[in-house]
This record gives sequence, structure tokens and C-alpha cells, in this order.
Amino acid sequence: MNIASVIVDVAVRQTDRPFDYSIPDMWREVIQPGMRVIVPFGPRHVQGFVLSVKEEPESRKLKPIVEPMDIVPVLNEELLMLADWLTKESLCFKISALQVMLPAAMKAKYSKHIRTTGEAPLSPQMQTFLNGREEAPWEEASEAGLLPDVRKGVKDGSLDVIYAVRSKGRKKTVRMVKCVLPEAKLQEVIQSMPKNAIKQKEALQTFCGKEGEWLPLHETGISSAVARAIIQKEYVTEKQEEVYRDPLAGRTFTPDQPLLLTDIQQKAINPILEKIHEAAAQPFLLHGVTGSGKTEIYLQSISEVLAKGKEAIVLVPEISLTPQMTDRFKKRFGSEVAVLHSGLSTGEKYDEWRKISRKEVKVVVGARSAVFAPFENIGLIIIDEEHETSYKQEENPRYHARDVAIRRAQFYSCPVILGSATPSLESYARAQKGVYTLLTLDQRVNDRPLPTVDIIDMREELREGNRSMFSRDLFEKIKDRIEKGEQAVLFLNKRGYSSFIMCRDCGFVPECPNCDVSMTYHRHRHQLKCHYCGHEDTAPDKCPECQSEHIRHFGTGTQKVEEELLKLLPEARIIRMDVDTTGTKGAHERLLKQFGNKEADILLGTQMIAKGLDFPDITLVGVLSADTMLHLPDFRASEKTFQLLTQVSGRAGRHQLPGEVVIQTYTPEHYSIQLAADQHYGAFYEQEMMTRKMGGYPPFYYLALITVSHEEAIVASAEAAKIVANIKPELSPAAVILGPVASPISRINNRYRWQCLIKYKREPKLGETLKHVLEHYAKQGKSNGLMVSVDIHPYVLM
Ligand SMILES: Nc1ncnc2c1ncn2[C@@H]1O[C@H](COP(=O)(O)OP(=O)(O)OP(=O)(O)O)[C@@H](O)[C@H]1O
Ligand SMILES: [Zn+2]
Ligand SMILES: [Zn+2]
Repeated sequence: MNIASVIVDVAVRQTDRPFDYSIPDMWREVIQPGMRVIVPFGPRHVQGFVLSVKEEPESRKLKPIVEPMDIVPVLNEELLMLADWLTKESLCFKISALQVMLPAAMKAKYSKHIRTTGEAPLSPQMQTFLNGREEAPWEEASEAGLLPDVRKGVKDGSLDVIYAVRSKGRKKTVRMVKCVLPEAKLQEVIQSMPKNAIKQKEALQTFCGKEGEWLPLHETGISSAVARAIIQKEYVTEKQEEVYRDPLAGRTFTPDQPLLLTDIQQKAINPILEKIHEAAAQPFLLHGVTGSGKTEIYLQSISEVLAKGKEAIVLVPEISLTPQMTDRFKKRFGSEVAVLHSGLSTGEKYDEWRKISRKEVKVVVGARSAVFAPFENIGLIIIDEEHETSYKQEENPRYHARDVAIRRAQFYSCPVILGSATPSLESYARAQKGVYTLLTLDQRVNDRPLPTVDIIDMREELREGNRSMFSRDLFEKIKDRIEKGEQAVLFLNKRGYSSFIMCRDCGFVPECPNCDVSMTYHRHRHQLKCHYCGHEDTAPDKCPECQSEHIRHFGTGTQKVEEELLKLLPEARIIRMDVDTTGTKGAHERLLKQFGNKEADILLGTQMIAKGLDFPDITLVGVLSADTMLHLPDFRASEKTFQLLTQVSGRAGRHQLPGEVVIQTYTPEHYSIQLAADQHYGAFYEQEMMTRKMGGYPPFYYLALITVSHEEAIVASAEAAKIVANIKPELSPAAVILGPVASPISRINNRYRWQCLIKYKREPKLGETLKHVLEHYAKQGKSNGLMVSVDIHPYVLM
């Protein structure tokens, strides 16, 4: 093959297609599709991905590939096809689709150098600057104010500008040493060494009885100076050995055995096992209440897959990718497991990825991007907590891991398990239609009861003179748990604070008259605004419902909760988990371990404690503020509230001791709170589907969000209007276009943002139309400062 089609690492629309390069003779056997290569592009060298290779009679004049960056392909054929699909589905650049599949360490790092050519004399300035060096970094010349001289040098032929491309990640190596002397000879040498060579003698002693064995130098205790000496004397030889950075170093896992499944679990797993044996691509929705033993079903399904010599991918939301969760997989499958999450360093991620790529592991447990694990014989993909919105990537390529998983599973003819106690409406609706097979676990393991839930009306508390953030009921229960030596989890819903206003006396929250979403409060203008349709109002100083003056937007943080709790209960031992206390590496794990060891009575935290925790002595869960998310300007607000309340409640009473839950709220009558307390998913589903149907939202309609931004608000709004005018004729009359309106976050980095939301059912021309829009603006892009983005199936409408 003498020609390669390459996608170059230049993300603009004009380059969003393969370019042909000739393959130099010496690499004709080497270069294959899926490899990264360095190619010339304009004056520079850039990274590129080979999509295909072909043989052509040498008539075209093509630039040659500079060199390959890999010796084996890093993307297999399936992943290359997947990138194609991803580009079409999410309207992204091909290069972004290719790069998202690889660890960050494999992204190209570019550097620029100046180098002497020796073909013409250097200017005196350059001579002084280079001071005998052949090469210097471009930045250094730039800082020295020498760029004009560099330019002259390039012109007169004395200098070259060199563009270098490297991978960011480095393989880690350790220095290994081995004694080359036979045992007897070694003893002889030690004996004959001069008395003062104590260190060298000691060093050689280490090799006694280790003939022919390679030892890691750092484990021998030999200093590098001494090592150098005995290597020089040719007693010892050395080599560099590649090692993996082990993110779990120092942790041990006691292997565990599969549990005997309960009848309910058995009934749920059977259809999965059947599809594994048939090798059939079938998505399952595993709807199991909290503590119903979903994880055990995952584990046993994976065992079956491994027994067939295939591989499995398990996706877990970042936030619940806790040590507790990963341990369960490590215990069952030991060194067959690789773990990928954002807590790993770039190097550690790279190493885990290479283990997968080299087929040294069979199971990957990881966050969203692990869906691209480079396995080639996938037998099962599992998405735990499938309703989590973090499975959608909010930057290009804007993909949803669920869609990618189902796509890959089709290719490999294998089942997908989507698991959740609170499935997304979209998935449950698909299961109702039979697109996914529904499996239900409606009871906790061994008939442990679900916790009892009390809803506390915080308006009532206020009326009766309790101004604290703890209701009397919750406070009494916390005290009781501390006395009994049991544990409590206090959950503060941080998301959504400070964006809406609420009456503290009656719970009234101003809503948009047209949209059924709460209005967003703008403090600087004291205004309320709907971010779906643009409706505006001044913020009331008195509650329109009850005339109370206690209507304001309020907020509180975990730290404040901790302080107040300590004032009331000085003896309470509290572990606080939020972004502040978990910022450092391993902090998350350490805090949970302390809690598990019962070094604290109360675990106080935000979203990050809502999921995955399984501690036997948690008998109380308190939700301090159930409403905060309810009033976000988001049609999924009720769904998110229901899911979160159900999840947190599920942390209580999972083992022998029964659990209790207290939910504090200002809107106790809201159906998502009522039904979460009843733990009645079915009823919530019915009610919420009705709301979505009336509002014309998913799963009844699909959405596409167009966002336009510019430094001047008027330009952004005018362009948004133009876009709407342009696409309208391309869509059927059934499609609805909302807006343009200012985005909820109306300015980011001094750019004003406007958006329009398209609701549609079937619009075959939509993808093409939106792509044209993107292309149109990409062409003008830089000159007029407009930025346009398109999010198909958006989850963040801000
Ligand atoms: N068949 C079984 N026999 C005995 N114990 C089991 C069985 N299956 C699961 N368990 C135990 O029950 C508890 C709950 O199970 P698991 O954590 O798998 O539930 P889950 O549905 O994944 O929970 P959640 O979604 O709430 O995190 C765990 O402590 C688990 O070890
Ligand atoms: Zn009121
Ligand atoms: Zn509105």
C-alpha cells in the first residue's frame, strides 16, 4: 500500500475529511488503518489518524507521511466505524470522534523549535542567542524578542523552524539489575574486594543466591552511584523494564464467591444469560429497587461472559465510582479488571488503557469514556445507574454512553444491561414498547424492607417557631441514632440553589405562565425570567399567594449545616463530604473508610453521597432540602428530584437493621416528593409521562438545542433569529421551534448566549440542515466572532 487517507488534528470544518498522503517505502508494510501518524499540514507537522490505505499507480504528487506514532493500530476497525457513526449522530468533527476514544495521554503535544541549517552564516544576534546550540525552543527566541531575526534567518537559509509532534503520555520504566557472574565467581569477587569498598561489597551480597535473576534496582537498596560502579566493572548488567502505574497499589482484595441468587434475582438473570449464550444483541432494562441485588446480577452475568472467553465493560457514573463499588469487581475478578476514572493521573489512565488494548484484562469498570474500551470480543456491556445524566458528554463530541453502548453491542452481537432503581423516562418508555426487555427486582434481597419515609413540611416547622434547618423530627432521630451507636446520612441537595425564589411561609415558587417551569431569579436586576420562552416579571417582595414577606431566594452549604448541627449536638462526630473536603487524591476513599469503621456518627454531604453506599449501620437518612432541584428551569427537574430522593433513601436499612428516612421540604404535596416517599416508580412514571406529553418533551419529542454566542448580545440574538428563519422551511410543520431566547446562563466569558430549542418527532432532514448551519458559521467563524453549537438530545438546557 502506498497511500494513506488521514484525518488530521486540525479541528475546522475545511479539514473535516481525510487527506491522502504517500507512504514512504520503509513504512509500506507497517502503516495500517487505526494508527496515529505524523503528517505535514501547511508549514506544520500534525498528528493524524490513518482511516484507510490503498495502492495507486504513482502518478499523484502527494506529501509523504513523516513517521508513524504507533507500531500497532490504536483503533480497531470497529472503533473506526464507530467514529464515523459518532460524527454523523453528534455532528462533531471526525478528529474529535477519533480522539475521544483514546486516553488523554495519546493526544498530540506540539512543540516548535528553531534549528541551524549550517547552510548560511548566522546573524550575530542569533549566534549569541544560540551560543553553540544547534536548536532552541521557539518560545525562548520569542521571549528574547528575536522573532524578527528568526524570520530573517529562515529567509536567508541559516535557520529552519521545526515542528515536533509527540504523544503526551510516557511509558513508565524501572531500572532492573542482574548479576552476570556465576554464584561461585560472585563469592570470589566479594572476597577479593578491597576492605574499603564496603558499599560495593554489600551491593554484591544482594545478588547472592539470585543467579540470573532480574531485580528492580529500587528494591535492592543499592544507590545509583554504587550501581554504576559495579556495572562498570561488569559484575552486573542493567536494563529498563516497562511497568504499569498501579492506581490500586497497596490495596489488597480478598477474593469472594458468587452469592446464591434469590428467586427474584434468578428470574431476572435468566433472560440475560440466555442472550449471552445465543450471542444476541439485546438491551435489557434492569429495574431494581435500591438494595435489590443488581450488582450481584452484573457480577454473575460477567462471569458467564468470561467463561465464554469474551470481555465485559461496566459503566458507573463518576460520582458513584467509589472504592466500595470497584472493590466488588476486583474481589470477584481480581487482576482481570481495569479501572478507569477521573481520579487517575493521565499516566495511570494510559496504563490502564494499554492493559485493555493488549488484552491483559477482561473487564473494564469505568466512567463514561470507558464505553470506548478497545476490546475486540465484547460479550456484555453494563450501564449502572443508567438514568444518570453524566453519561452524556457535554462537550464535543456530545455523545450519550447509552447510545454508544447499544451501537457497539450490535456490532458484537451481545446484550446490554441498563440498570437503575429509577430508570430514565426515556429508557422505561422504550422498555414499555419492547425495544428493551424489562427485568424487575421489586424487593430488597432477603425481604429486607424498604425504609419507611416521613415527609416533613418545613413551612409548618417555621410556623411553629422552628427556624433551624433541622425539623424537630429529624433532630430527635439524629440524637436517637447517636445514642444507639447507629449511623446517619444527611443529604444536602446543592444543585439548583440560589437560582429561584421561594416563599418560606407557603412554599410558593413563581413559575412561568406559559411553560410550567420555575422562573430564574436575576439578583442584579431583581427580575424573574423564564428561560424557555423569555417571559419576564419583576421579582415580588411579597408572596402573591399568602402575602408573606418571607419570599426570597435562599441557599445554604454543607459547612453551615455542620456548624449548626455541632451547636445543637456538640458530641456528634461528623464527616463532611463535599467538593471542599474531597479535593485531594484519595480523600473520598479515606472519608468513606472512616465512616465505615464507625469513626463518625453522621455522614453529611452533597450529591456524591447519594449513590452506591452500602454500610450496615446506616439506619437514618435525612434529606435537608428536597425541593432545590425541583425548581430548576429544566423539564427534567421533577424526574431528577424523584431519582435523587429515591437513591438517597435507598442508603438506609440495607442490612439487618431497618431504616428510616426523613425528607424535609417546602412543597410536600409535589408528586415527585410524594411518590419518592412511597418509592412508587410506576406511579411516578405515569404522572411524569403525562406532564411530558402535554409539554411536548422527551420521550414524546426529541430535542435539539442550538446555541449562538457573540461578544455583543444584539449580534447573537440577530444571528439566532436568522438561523431559525433558515431552518424553519426545512422542517415539517410538526416540528416546534422555541425561541430564540437568551440562554439561562446568558453570558459566559463575556460572550452573550442565545438559544433555540427544536422539538421534533421525525425530521429526516434535520441532521443535514444543522450540519449546514454549523458549516456556514465555521467558514466565517474567526472573522465575525460568532460561535454556534448544536446539541442533539441535550441534557443541559442552559
Ligand atoms: N443473593 C444474595 N444473597 C445475599 N445477599 C445478597 C444477594 N444479592 C445481593 N446481596 C447483598 O445485598 C446488598 C444489596 O445488594 P446490591 O448492592 O447488589 O444492590 P443494588 O440493587 O445494586 O443496590 P443499589 O442500587 O441500591 O446500590 C449487598 O450488601 C449485597 O451483598
Ligand atoms: Zn407565600
Ligand atoms: Zn416560559
